[in-house]
Amino acid sequence: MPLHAAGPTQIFTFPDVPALSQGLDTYVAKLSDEAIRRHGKFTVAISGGSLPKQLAAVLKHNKSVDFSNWIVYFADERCVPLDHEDSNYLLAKTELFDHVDIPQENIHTIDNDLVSDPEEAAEDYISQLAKTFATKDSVRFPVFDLILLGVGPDGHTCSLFPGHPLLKEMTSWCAYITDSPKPPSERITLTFPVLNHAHHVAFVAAGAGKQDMLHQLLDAPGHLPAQMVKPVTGTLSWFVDDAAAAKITSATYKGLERL
Ligand SMILES: O=C(O)[C@H](O)[C@@H](O)[C@H](O)[C@H](O)COP(=O)(O)O
Repeated sequence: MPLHAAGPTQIFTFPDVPALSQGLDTYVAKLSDEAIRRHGKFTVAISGGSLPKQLAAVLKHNKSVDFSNWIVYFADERCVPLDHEDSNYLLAKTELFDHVDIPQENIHTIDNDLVSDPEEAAEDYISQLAKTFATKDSVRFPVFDLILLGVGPDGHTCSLFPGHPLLKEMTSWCAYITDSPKPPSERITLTFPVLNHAHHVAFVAAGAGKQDMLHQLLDAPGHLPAQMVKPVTGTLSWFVDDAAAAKITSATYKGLERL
C-alpha cells in the first residue's frame, strides 16, 4: 500500500499516540527524502497545539532524515515573544529543533520585534515566505512539500476559525488575527490558498476529545475551516488514533487504513 496517493482523503488510524508518532515518522521521513531528491530541500509548515510533540516523538531520533535541508515555517504562530510559553516556535524548538540539525537560518519564525504588531508581523512573514518560494518567474502561492495541521474542537485549523472573515482571504499568503477565540487572541496564520497549494497536507488528531469533531468533519459535508482544506493537486491525509476515529462512520472512509 502506498503511504499516500493523489485523490481522495486518506485516513491512517493507529491504536494509540505512540503508534501514531511512529506512523508520522514514516510518512514525514519519506516525504522529506522524496522532496530533497526532487529539489534539494524539504519545505514544511508546522502547527502548534499537540502536534509538535506527536510529530517529534519518533522523528527526532530518526538519523536517516536529512534535516540539514529542511526549511521550516509555522502554519500559524501566536503573537508572543519567541521565548514565551505560548510560542509555537518555542514548543517546536523544545520538542524537535533542539534534537536535530536544522540550520537555524532555515527555521522561519515570527519576527520577535514585531509581535506587538500582528499586521506588520504577517507582512514580514510574507517577505520571509517570498525568500523561499518566489523565484524570478514569480509564484502565485507558495507550494510547501508538506503542511502539518491540527484541528480544534470547533473545527478550526491554523488560526482559521469558524465564521471568521479570514476564511474568505484568497489572495494574501499570511494573515493576522486579533480576535482569535482560542487564546492568545493575536496571531498570524497561513491562509487557505497556501494550505491548498501544498503538495501534501496532513491533519493530526488524537484522543477521545476529537471524536465528535472528526465525525462531523469527515462524515458530512460542511464548511468548517478544516473542511475547507482541499489541496488543489496535492494529497490530503489524516493521522488519527483509534480514540479520535471512534465515531467516523461514513462509507467513504470505511477502509480506515493502518500505515
Ligand atoms: O497554534 C495553535 O493554536 C494551533 O496551530 C491550532 O490550530 C491547533 O493546531 C489546534 O487548535 C489543535 O490544537 P490541539 O492539537 O492542542 O488540540
